[in-house]
Amino acid sequence: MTGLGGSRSRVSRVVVTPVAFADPPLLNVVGVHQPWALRAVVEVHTDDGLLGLGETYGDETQLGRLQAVAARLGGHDPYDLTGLRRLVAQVLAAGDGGAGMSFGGMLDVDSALETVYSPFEVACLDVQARRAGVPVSDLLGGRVRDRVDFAGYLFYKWAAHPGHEPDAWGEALDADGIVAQARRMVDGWGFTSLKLKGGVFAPEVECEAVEALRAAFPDHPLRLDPNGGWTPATSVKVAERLAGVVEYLEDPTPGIPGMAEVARRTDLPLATNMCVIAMEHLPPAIAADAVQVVLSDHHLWGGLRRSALLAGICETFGLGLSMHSNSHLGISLAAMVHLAASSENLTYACDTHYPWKTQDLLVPGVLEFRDGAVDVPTGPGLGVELDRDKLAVLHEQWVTCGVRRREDTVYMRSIEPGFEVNTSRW
Ligand SMILES: O=C([O-])C(=O)C[C@H](O)[C@@H](O)C(=O)[O-]
Ligand SMILES: [Mg+2]
Repeated sequence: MTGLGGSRSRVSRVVVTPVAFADPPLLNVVGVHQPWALRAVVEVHTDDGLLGLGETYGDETQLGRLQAVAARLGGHDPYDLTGLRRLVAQVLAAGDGGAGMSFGGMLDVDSALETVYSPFEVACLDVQARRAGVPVSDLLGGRVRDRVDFAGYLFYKWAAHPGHEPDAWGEALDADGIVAQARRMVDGWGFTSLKLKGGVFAPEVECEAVEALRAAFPDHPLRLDPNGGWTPATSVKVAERLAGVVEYLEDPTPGIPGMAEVARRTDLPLATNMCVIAMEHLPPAIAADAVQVVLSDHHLWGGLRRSALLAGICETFGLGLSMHSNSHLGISLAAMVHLAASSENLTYACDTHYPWKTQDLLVPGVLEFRDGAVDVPTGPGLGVELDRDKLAVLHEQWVTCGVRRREDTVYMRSIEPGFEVNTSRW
């Protein structure tokens, strides 16, 4: 590719750095978050002195695949994203085959292609945008909003990981605890929407917590997400109870057929980041009218451009669009903000785990939450810079923490040996 000044830009060096950051004991349908969340930071350097950043899951299988791709990227044209995707497919095929994997039992992908391609695509888009002196959102078609709304993401949680000091959030194991947590989220970050992670207690108990939230925050749109914790029949009962209280129910029951059965029996929109997480899931889900809102996620859907494609498909088929989040750091947040800024039909506030972390690896000053929203960076690229000292701290934590993959169920069973995964339990 001929760039500014007629020179060709080439990838000169790629660095993949595994990092770990402290994560509170957040409860979910498969168990509890471990004390450390893992991420991988991808740096794509070019021979004309640019640096592009990407961030993704840091489980060891994913890490090995990222490193295998990184080793082959030297000399690649950062504008050649088609070639990049082909290269990732080749590396995966020549390595361990690139079969799917489970991220902590919460998310299962059928193929590694999209998850491995994604951080390299984001880093190359960061390079392209820096070279052009424009924000990444311009490469995605231009921003349609200057600020991106996020939802406060509430979790049932313990006061502390066993053997650790209590975190600043305290315990939340009932409706009062959830309302207090929501108050802290709203006061601290200004969120104007709230999402409760369910699938931890019986549905009636979680409905009471949602109703307590409604009483405490009469104007906040609310959502409940039990990650497939209920049967279709229970999901219908919850939908009847929470009609007019929540804006949607997220993955009440597992699988497209189960979601379709629920959707036939309620007018409440059903959202998903579990049964539609790849392009090939869209035709059967749309044919069965199984979901009304898709949660996009550039880490899972193959980067920012394929997520923009997903937004177009949602628009075409009249589906709502929201955004999913796992535990993440600031590079991911920046990418999410640029994507959200350029997605015209993003009809709901995006999810984010960001308030749950106490450490990051960016030079501060951008991506600050005000009134529950983040200003879209207007500087070149993603608009964020790595703080090398902070990166070194998070990498050292990865070296010493001993966690190498997300295992919510294994960790939970080390504390409560009889724990059973709650999927379809109620
Ligand atoms: O369904 C969702 O929204 C998620 O998968 C978000 C996160 O995985 C969340 O449930 C978690 O980390 O426990
Ligand atoms: Mg969900």
